[in-house]
Amino acid sequence: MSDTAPPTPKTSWLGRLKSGLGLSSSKLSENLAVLTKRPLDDDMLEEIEDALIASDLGPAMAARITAKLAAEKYDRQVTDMDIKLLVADEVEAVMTKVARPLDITAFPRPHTILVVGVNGSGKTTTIAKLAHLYQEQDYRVMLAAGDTFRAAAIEQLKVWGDRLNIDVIHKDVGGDAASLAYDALTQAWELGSDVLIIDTAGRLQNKQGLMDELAKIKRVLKRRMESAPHDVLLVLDATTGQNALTQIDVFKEVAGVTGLAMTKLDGTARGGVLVAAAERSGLPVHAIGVGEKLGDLRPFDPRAFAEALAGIAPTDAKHQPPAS
Ligand SMILES: Nc1nc2c(ncn2[C@@H]2O[C@H](COP(=O)(O)OP(=O)(O)OP(=O)(O)O)[C@@H](O)[C@H]2O)c(=O)[nH]1
Repeated sequence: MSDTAPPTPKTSWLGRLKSGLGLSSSKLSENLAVLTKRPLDDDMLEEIEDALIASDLGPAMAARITAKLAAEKYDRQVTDMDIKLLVADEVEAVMTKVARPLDITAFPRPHTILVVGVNGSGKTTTIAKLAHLYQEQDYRVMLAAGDTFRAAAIEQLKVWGDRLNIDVIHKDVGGDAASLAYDALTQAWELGSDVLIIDTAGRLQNKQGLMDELAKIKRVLKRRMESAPHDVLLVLDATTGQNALTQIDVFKEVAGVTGLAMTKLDGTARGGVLVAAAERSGLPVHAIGVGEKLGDLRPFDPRAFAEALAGIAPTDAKHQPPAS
């Protein structure tokens, strides 16, 4: 991520989403293109189901789409577009249930968001993008560099804080993450911040250590403010494909995740994994990342995502995401 240029106008959001998910939609197109052009029969249904599974959409969704196709088109000619339209509708139906922007409007404030995820998943970048989004909405934002294990993680957040002109509460490497979180919440409260976003370490190698640390952070935050943390946001990297599903299971257990953000949907053909992740976990999807720039994170819009993933043209301008 490299700039702090003003956000790209909202009119181009659909275009960026489409080009971001281009790799995923071309993979689906390729998988479907090999299907024989003949009336729909059992063999072809099986091939279609395999093609959908190969697109990371998950077995449950693949089975549902094929069942619908069988009900509507058995013995009749089907085109790639018939299947893509069904994929888009089915993806939209699943994702509508889970699409929910983070609601930071409630009191008491500061609304405290604990951000968790494995190293490299895009946590720091997502924190900067969220901070920028809230700044645009005139919220006062504070950040806390809670990955106290790695100097680079602290530095990276400080760099973002400087660029965005946002206070970043930090300690030296090796400092206690829970006491940092407590200090940050105290300062955010005293300074009248609306939102506090806390970064955390993502060392999955030491699951017990990670669990203890995250539990302690949550405990001390509660001591300062009973309702905090208000959200525990898990950041997932779409390029890890099905591994993202395992990460959800682990972080649900160690951190009590309340919602998901998925990054790097622009750099992978595995965008379908967000659908499998949402369907399997039932967790709300708060945002997706389709690039490294500050404006490349938006509240999740199910129809726009479904169309971009299926590789069909947006049907209607009203499918722009809410400006919220
Ligand atoms: N293409 C693309 N790159 C992204 C996106 N989100 C983050 N990145 C990049 O992914 C890399 C890792 O992101 P970070 O934000 O540093 O990830 P992190 O989880 O904080 O990683 P650590 O600092 O190692 O803990 C960086 O080079 C980011 O610019 C995205 O949506 N799309």
